[in-house]
Amino acid sequence: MAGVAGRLARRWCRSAVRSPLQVISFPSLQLHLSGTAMRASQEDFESAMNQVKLLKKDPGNEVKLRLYALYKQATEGPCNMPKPGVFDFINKAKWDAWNALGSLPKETARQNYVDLVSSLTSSSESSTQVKPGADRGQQEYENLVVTSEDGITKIMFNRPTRKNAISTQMYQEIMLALKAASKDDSTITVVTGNGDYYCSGNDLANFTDIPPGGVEEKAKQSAIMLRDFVGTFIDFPKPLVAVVNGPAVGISVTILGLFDAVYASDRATFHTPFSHLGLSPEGCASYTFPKIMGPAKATEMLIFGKKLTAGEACAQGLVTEVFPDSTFQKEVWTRLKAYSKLPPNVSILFIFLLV
Ligand SMILES: CCC/C=C/C(=O)SCCNC(=O)CCNC(=O)[C@H](O)C(C)(C)COP(=O)([O-])OP(=O)([O-])OC[C@H]1O[C@@H](n2cnc3c(N)ncnc32)[C@H](O)[C@@H]1OP(=O)([O-])[O-]
Repeated sequence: MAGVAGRLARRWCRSAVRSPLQVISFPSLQLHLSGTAMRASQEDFESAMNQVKLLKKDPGNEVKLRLYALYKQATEGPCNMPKPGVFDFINKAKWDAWNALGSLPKETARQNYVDLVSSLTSSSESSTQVKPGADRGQQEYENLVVTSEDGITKIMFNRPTRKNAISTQMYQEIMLALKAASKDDSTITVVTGNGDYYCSGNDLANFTDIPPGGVEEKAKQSAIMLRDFVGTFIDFPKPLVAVVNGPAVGISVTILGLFDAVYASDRATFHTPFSHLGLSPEGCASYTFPKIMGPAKATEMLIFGKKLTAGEACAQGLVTEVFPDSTFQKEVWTRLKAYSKLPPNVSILFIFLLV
């Protein structure tokens, strides 16, 4: 992981390594320890803050953010900070967590903080009995809607409030959905997005969600996940079609080079801001894009981050056809339904004829 995101992640991680809980025990936490006297549960609150520092096991960033938010709410009341920008990953995550508490009263926040710490202490005491992570329901996805009809399996990204950004869990779900689609009765598999975006690429929170093993462990895990994710597209055995209903960013664009057809609304744009983020292009794009559009155009997109309109992407061969947004869904699905009726095993016939 390099560049801005990498540096931020490294910073976040370094502090976490020094003291696993430093990330949430921001300086303000220590400063407030001896702050204004609070009533009845102030002692419990302070004791809980001390227990947090003594926890042996890192409770993970989600819990740390919750602790941070409850601490801020308990000591300062509702979120009173200006919202950080989208690329200020760490402060944005902290702001989101605090702001999500709305007008929760200070006393309740204090109590919730104490309860949360108490649950962490008891769970760390019985930490040898970790539940096996087998509670994922079959064919149930939190971030996708998967349907199958008329010979078409549709995999729809379903995080519209995040512009369908791909979280770590969503990467896993997409792989599972593709593997299931590869074996079902459908002829064609379609990937599309719910809402106004097709997909805003890698969820920026993935960059800051550092596991206990630190940034090196994170890099290792990400590389394995990315290899498996891209491999699932490379090995997909049926015609794979992208129905790009709106703007596409990052990995959702690069991976298009591995699709068999790409239909786009005229509202769609195609943006790979890797250099801006200090990342390198993934999804085989450094191989597929020069083949699709020639090296010069690929350079403009992948290295200089030029955002293409749907028309430009079509002219450069990345997109098969562009449709007016008002008729996009109707036209594309009519066409796909017709294609799905083609004999799926036609290639076998060709092989016989050629032999
Ligand atoms: C390892 C694999 C390597 C992969 C590399 C890549 O894919 S590189 C490419 C990586 N991707 C990028 O660099 C894209 C970063 N995102 C953007 O540049 C802009 O959000 C936008 C242009 C997509 C939409 O602008 P807009 O003004 O129309 O809308 P808005 O900004 O108000 O967004 C609405 C809400 O969605 C949220 N959200 C959106 N995207 C993401 C995301 N990826 N993640 C998380 N959250 C995201 C956003 O924070 C906001 O939440 P809030 O505040 O309501 O809680």
